Amino acid sequence: MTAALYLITPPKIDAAFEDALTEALDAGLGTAAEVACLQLRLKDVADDEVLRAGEALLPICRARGVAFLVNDRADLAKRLGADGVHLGQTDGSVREARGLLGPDADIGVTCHDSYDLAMKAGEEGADYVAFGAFFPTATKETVHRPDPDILTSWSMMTVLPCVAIGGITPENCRSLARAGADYLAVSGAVWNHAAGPGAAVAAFAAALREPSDAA
Ligand SMILES: Cc1ncc(COP(=O)(O)OP(=O)(O)O)c(N)n1
Ligand SMILES: Cc1nc(C(=O)O)sc1CCOP(=O)(O)O
Ligand SMILES: [Mg+2]
Repeated sequence: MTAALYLITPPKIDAAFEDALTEALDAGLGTAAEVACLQLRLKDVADDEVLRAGEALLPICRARGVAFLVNDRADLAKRLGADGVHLGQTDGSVREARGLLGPDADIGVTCHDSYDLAMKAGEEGADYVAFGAFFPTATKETVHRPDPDILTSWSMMTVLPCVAIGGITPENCRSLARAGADYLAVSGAVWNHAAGPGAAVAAFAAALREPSDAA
């Protein structure tokens, strides 16, 4: 059972977020909750705001070997020199994004609770598929509620990595990692944690640690 964290930025970002991000990424280093990726997800804001945030956050990720992806917009990912883009079902095609970002870009696709959408994304050349929302979340209105079994059947049938998303916390993450999630995409449980983002990532690490990892 191994699953890395895929952090998603909070809906609003201010200057203090740079320290919060640094704290979260550093807390994961060398633990069972290594942060593999950050997705810049700012909805309903001007492009300039996304670009400014990206310019501030990308170097923090780069310095730690953490992939930096932009939500929704392959064109902004390109302008930022990001590592990739996450596309929803109405955010454009993998083919277009690939054409813009090149063969090495990480392109992920939202597949809700649908194995068929995931197969289609894989055939189109996605680098990962995302299933969710597994649990209730205050971050976004969701309508799909997959069963964790979809992670198991997906990982048994394909080698394409799968991401689990939606209301994931240190308390509920183990079931998804056990079911086969390669990445756990998390926003609220890290940025809204009462003891701060570093403590949140440490709590994920404790939850994901195998009993045999204990010294
Ligand atoms: C890793 C990951 N999975 C799913 C989503 C949701 O994408 P989408 O359906 O396009 O919804 P918005 O996030 O754009 O509101 C995601 N962003 N990241
Ligand atoms: C952005 C997003 N997409 C989802 C989906 O189901 O496609 S759930 C979600 C919110 C993720 O944030 P949190 O960890 O706070 O629940
Ligand atoms: Mg989207």
